[in-house]
Amino acid sequence: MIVDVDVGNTRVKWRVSHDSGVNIHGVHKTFDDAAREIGVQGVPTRIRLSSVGNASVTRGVETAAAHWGCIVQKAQTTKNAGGITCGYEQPESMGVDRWLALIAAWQQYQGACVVVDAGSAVTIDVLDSVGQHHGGYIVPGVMMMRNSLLGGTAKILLSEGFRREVTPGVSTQEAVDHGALLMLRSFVEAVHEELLCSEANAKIFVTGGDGESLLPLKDREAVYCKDLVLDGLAVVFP
Ligand SMILES: Nc1ncnc2c1ncn2[C@@H]1O[C@H](COP(=O)(O)OP(=O)(O)OP(=O)(O)O)[C@@H](O)[C@H]1O
Ligand SMILES: CC(C)(CO)[C@@H](O)C(=O)NCCC(=O)O
Ligand SMILES: [K+]
Repeated sequence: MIVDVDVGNTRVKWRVSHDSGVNIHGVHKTFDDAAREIGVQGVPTRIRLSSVGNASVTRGVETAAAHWGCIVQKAQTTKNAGGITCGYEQPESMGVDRWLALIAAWQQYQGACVVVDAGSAVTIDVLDSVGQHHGGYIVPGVMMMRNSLLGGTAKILLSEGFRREVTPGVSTQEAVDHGALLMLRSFVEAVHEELLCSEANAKIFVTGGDGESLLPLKDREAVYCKDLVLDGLAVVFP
């Protein structure tokens, strides 16, 4: 049994792959909660880890691994992997979740693409048709935009939950929620439009907790993949 773990800034996502081929998925607030649930599945032989969270989470993963007697394979962003080349001047400073999502997209489609990860932050990375990464963008995610408006104004009051619409808002709630979504959708469309100038077949891959909310996009298709980061782990640590 192999455990894949994606530690983000809000949540821990994991997948257990049993030798039988059965996969179990989970999402938890902390790795300790995840570990309890994973333990129910059995004892892992190895853990493949992507973490952009703080170091204490990685220590938690190592402690659990020691308890299970298994190894931890911690992914890192490098200059080259899985057929692609990182565009960062210092590859190790690019979030490994972005890198793994790119690797997984490239494994599916060896062609030009933009890869969107809509989590606490939203990232968009650009790959050309030979697998060269041209860099990317980091912007606040839906929740972060919402929370910054709540924190920085007196008269914006919001309740939980948001609707996936982009029409002009006729209440404060709608104005904020629809605005965040429209900004993100337009942003993805703009990055894709730019890539289309040089790469006519450029595709769009979308992943992350808010990924489905970004769809549909105007005048273009996008492929939603539930777990690009976890899929990338399986490519770099076969
Ligand atoms: N049950 C949930 N709990 C928290 N967030 C959720 C939930 N369901 C959907 N979301 C959405 O998922 C987003 C977080 O996405 P995700 O879990 O991919 O983030 P993350 O991996 O922690 O973020 P990052 O990788 O950017 O640090 C939130 O903005 C929220 O809108
Ligand atoms: C941008 C996030 C927060 C997205 O999860 C993560 O990839 C990260 O912490 N990256 C480090 C900074 C960078 O990628 O340039
Ligand atoms: K993420």
